[in-house]
Amino acid sequence: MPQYDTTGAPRDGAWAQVSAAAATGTGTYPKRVKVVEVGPRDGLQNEKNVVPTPVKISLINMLSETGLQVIEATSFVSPKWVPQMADHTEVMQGINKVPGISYPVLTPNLKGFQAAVAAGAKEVSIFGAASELFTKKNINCSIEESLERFSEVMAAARAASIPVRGYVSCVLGCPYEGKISAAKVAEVSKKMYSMGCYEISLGDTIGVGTPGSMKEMLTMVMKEVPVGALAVHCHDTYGQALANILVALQMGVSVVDASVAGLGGCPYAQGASGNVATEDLVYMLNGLGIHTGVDLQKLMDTGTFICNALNRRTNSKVSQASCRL
Ligand SMILES: CC(C)(COP(=O)([O-])OP(=O)([O-])OC[C@H]1O[C@@H](n2cnc3c(N)ncnc32)[C@H](O)[C@@H]1OP(=O)([O-])[O-])[C@@H](O)C(=O)NCCC(=O)NCCSC(=O)C[C@@](C)(O)CC(=O)[O-]
Repeated sequence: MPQYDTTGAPRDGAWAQVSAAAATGTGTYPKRVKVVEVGPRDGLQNEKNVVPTPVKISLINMLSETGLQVIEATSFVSPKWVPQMADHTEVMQGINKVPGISYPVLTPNLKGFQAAVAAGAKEVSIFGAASELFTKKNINCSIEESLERFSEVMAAARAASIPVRGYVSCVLGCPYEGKISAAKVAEVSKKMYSMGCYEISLGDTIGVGTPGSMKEMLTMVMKEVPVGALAVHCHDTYGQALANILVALQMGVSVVDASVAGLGGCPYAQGASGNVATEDLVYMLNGLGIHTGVDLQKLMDTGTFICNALNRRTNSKVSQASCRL
């Protein structure tokens, strides 16, 4: 008989053991993990065909029923750069904003911030990188210039009492520069945290990291930013995302980004596949006895909805397996 059921929860004795370790807070893993769903933004931004706005709105509304606390909704970037996100205002105004759920949006500069606030955003994210070349390709400036732009956004956000999350991309490798030093990641992370970002999400943009490089990078970053303010954002290009996330959890990280059905990629990192599938992440966390508050079945149903709408097979192994069982 298999030891695990289809929710990922260990049975009987195994459950008691794992949850006791997690519940005391003295075990290897955090007691709770906040899952940040990035599917509607990161998952869809790279789609070739324009996804109809009502589909995006339905996706977010379904995600809002799963127990997720944070759903990244869209981005207020230039429509010339990312046409797929051009309907940001309609999306923000069309979704049911459920009390207690945060719907952050990406804002690369003051123009984006102002448009986001006008559309009703109550939380934003700025996005930088630890690679000069990626920064140039993605937001058309140097790292130093990006930090100047971000400080304008931070000042406006502070005045409007809007919390700001910060992304640092290419933390384990860059599509243009190759290996990125952990010291550089720590330096950029520290600057964005010092600016006032409440959380720094460390992005393995092209999914090249391994548990070894994740550990090395986090060790360095944790010298500059408290672990309680760190999140990991792992693309699964090389199939390493869950292993890398496990290492991050063991090091005390308790916020993990994920994309329903494993959708996504970055338009300025060719070949990068989607984020870790939220279904697979929740299954693993269930198995560890770590609380997320997310209903796996509702999540899988949402994955089925968006995959049908995109005429695509899910990248979630858990969803694939549960269809076969
Ligand atoms: C940052 C810019 C705008 C600079 O782009 P630029 O061309 O240098 O900007 P500019 O200031 O020279 O302005 C050029 C035009 O864009 C307009 N513009 C200027 N700003 C905005 C704005 N906010 N919204 C709408 N329009 C804007 C501006 O008004 C002007 O319009 P025009 O006069 O030509 O008609 C551009 O490079 C851009 O939009 N980049 C976004 C790229 C992007 O979204 N990439 C994907 C997200 S990052 C990611 O995926 C990584 C992450 C976060 O997921 C984590 C990970 O995986 O590592």
